[in-house]
Amino acid sequence: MSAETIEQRIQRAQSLRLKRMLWGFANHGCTGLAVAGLYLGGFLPLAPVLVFFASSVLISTLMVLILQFGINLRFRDPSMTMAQITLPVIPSLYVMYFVALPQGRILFLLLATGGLLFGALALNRRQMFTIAWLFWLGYLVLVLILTWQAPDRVYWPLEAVTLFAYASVLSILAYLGSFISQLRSELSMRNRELKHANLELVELATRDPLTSLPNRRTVMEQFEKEVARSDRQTEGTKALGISVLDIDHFKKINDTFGHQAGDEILRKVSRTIEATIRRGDYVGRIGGEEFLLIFPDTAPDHAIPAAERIRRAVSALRFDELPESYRVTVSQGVAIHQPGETVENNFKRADEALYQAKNSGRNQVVMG
Ligand SMILES: Nc1nc2c(ncn2[C@@H]2O[C@H](COP(=O)(O)OP(=O)(O)OP(=O)(O)O)[C@@H](O)[C@H]2O)c(=O)[nH]1
Repeated sequence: MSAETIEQRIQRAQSLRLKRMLWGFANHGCTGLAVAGLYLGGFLPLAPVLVFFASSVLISTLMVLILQFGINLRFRDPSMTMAQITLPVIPSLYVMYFVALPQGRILFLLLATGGLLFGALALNRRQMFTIAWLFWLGYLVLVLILTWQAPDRVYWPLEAVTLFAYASVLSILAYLGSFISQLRSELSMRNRELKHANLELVELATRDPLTSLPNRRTVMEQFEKEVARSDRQTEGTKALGISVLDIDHFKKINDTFGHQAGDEILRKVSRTIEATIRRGDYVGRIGGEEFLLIFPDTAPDHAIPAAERIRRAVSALRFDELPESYRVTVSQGVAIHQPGETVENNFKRADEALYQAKNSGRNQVVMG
């Protein structure tokens, strides 16, 4: 599975935000229907209804444009949750001022409260309660203004009970919403930890911990894949070459300079092989001081020079752990894959060539 690029991840997050925004608009659309209903019932004059719809469309368009142009990505909360919940309430509060019946206003309270639930997707407890209290204060201010300017439309005993009930409902919703929000963020944190742990497990299962090279199982799997690929390519002059590489007299190095020095040499030789092979070539550690190199799509007479390059690079290395004049050398057995040959046989030929290289004095490459 190919990893998602940052660009794709941003795109996915933006389309999710747009989807949520549309849900928010749908919620606001219900308020629009209620406003239309009140107008048709004769409880609202036309002018504020038009202002309500015009300002709602303006706010929605503005939000969509901010999202479409990616301006939201500069904000601390790119989902603009606070703005999305609070802004649509402004036209509602405005139109509520003109509703003739006090009961008509209660309808708006219900619909605005629905919007608060979107906070469960992103807001923390403090933010949820801030919005809840803003809603409540907004309604209180509206009733106070009405008391001052149109007292015939306010019946305070009913408003007092409404304000109390509204405060209770908002508090419960803010509490439950922030609880859900917290659960969501804990869940996404656990998911991130799980992903990280999975990556570590894959690393442990496929890499050799000392050299960080692919381990025996991984490099052998790669070898099998390359053999299958090479067998599929019946035409052409390129072939699959492998080299089994072994550090010479490694036991002596360990015994003379210590195991830690041996480990350091294994690491440095690994880095050198990695740096010397071509892009597309592959190396893994298959045993103590033994490595398998895979040269896919290589002209048969290029496999030996490729192995030789590595031999020379290792023999030129200097190690802090060893005396200045001490040279670490490697022997290699190279084999070119024959069409239809099994993986085992191909490997055996390379291994036998390595044996010959050791017997012929080491520090050399032998073709099997
Ligand atoms: N430091 C270190 N030594 C290792 C590790 N794995 C295997 N060895 C040692 O590598 C040595 C391999 O020794 P031999 O198989 O006799 O091979 P050699 O001494 O290199 O001799 P030739 O291959 O014939 O040149 C052993 O002493 C192992 O203990 C490792 O991870 N770290």
